[in-house]
Amino acid sequence: MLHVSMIGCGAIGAGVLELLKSDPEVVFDLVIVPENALDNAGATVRRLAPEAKVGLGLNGTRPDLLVECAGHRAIEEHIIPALESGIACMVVSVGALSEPGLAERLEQAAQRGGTQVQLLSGAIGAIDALAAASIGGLDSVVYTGRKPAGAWKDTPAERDFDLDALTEATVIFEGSAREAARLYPKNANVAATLSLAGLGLDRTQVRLLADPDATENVHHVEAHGAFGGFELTMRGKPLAANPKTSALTVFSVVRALNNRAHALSI
Ligand SMILES: NC(=O)C1=CN([C@@H]2O[C@H](COP(=O)(O)OP(=O)(O)OC[C@H]3O[C@@H](n4cnc5c(N)ncnc54)[C@H](OP(=O)(O)O)[C@@H]3O)[C@@H](O)[C@H]2O)C=CC1
Ligand SMILES: O=C([O-])CC(=O)C(=O)O
Repeated sequence: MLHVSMIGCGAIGAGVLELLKSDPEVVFDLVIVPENALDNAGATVRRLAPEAKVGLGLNGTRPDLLVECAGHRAIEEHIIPALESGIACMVVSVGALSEPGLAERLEQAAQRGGTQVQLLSGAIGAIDALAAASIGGLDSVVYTGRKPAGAWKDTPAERDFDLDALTEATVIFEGSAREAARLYPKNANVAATLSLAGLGLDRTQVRLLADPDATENVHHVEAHGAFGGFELTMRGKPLAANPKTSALTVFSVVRALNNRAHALSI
């Protein structure tokens, strides 16, 4: 039985609790949220994981695993201290590692704690193939992310474009994965994940599009190197609770937890 604490109880967190509510091998003891979210999270947790507590931090408790489903700030706030104290962690807000030095600090914290932090694949596939390909050497990795125009609300794209008036797919960002993840912390985690598995945050090329006709979050990757090449297109269904986030992200967290908790892992 795996005792898990989870950070965040929004679209992903609630989706994870829902899918694992009948799994006796994965037990949620604590859900961590900011003070303003305590009431909402309390209602969700009472419904989906009635044995779990809701709180502002680990407060000295030691789960087998701490899983982050919250946002970039949670890495600094909760994951680094947990790793330092020897608690294994999983991270879905991989774009946080676009901040210079944070990837190294995470690694050092895990080393000091004698534990490991796992970056989850989230809304994208083929991370295994890309990470293996990078061993042989990669020449180029190009990522194009296309989301419905509404998914870019409350982002810098809203300042530069009239999202409601777009009549065709429009490039709202072109540059490095590091810059994409920094500017679009809720929309470009995939760009960071592909970079960390592949060519790095500064050499992975990214294009982001707002598409008024799109109903899916479409992720396209083209990679070339010593291994040969691959092209991947994922058509992710957005979550009703947060149209910026694809449903596969929830399934990826559940898969990772299942792999830790169950005897057979795939
Ligand atoms: N790797 C990937 O492919 C993907 C990664 N993501 C990442 O996952 C994150 C969560 O996504 P989603 O569930 O859709 O977002 P939501 O906004 O629906 O939920 C986020 C939840 O986390 C809480 N939260 C925010 N900051 C903190 C913090 N510092 N400590 C504790 N809790 C916190 C929020 O509380 P409050 O309501 O008070 O803000 C809310 O409960 C995204 O921000 C993104 O970084 C998302 C999609 C894909
Ligand atoms: O969920 C998605 O489709 C991808 C996403 O938001 C991200 O990369 O941050």
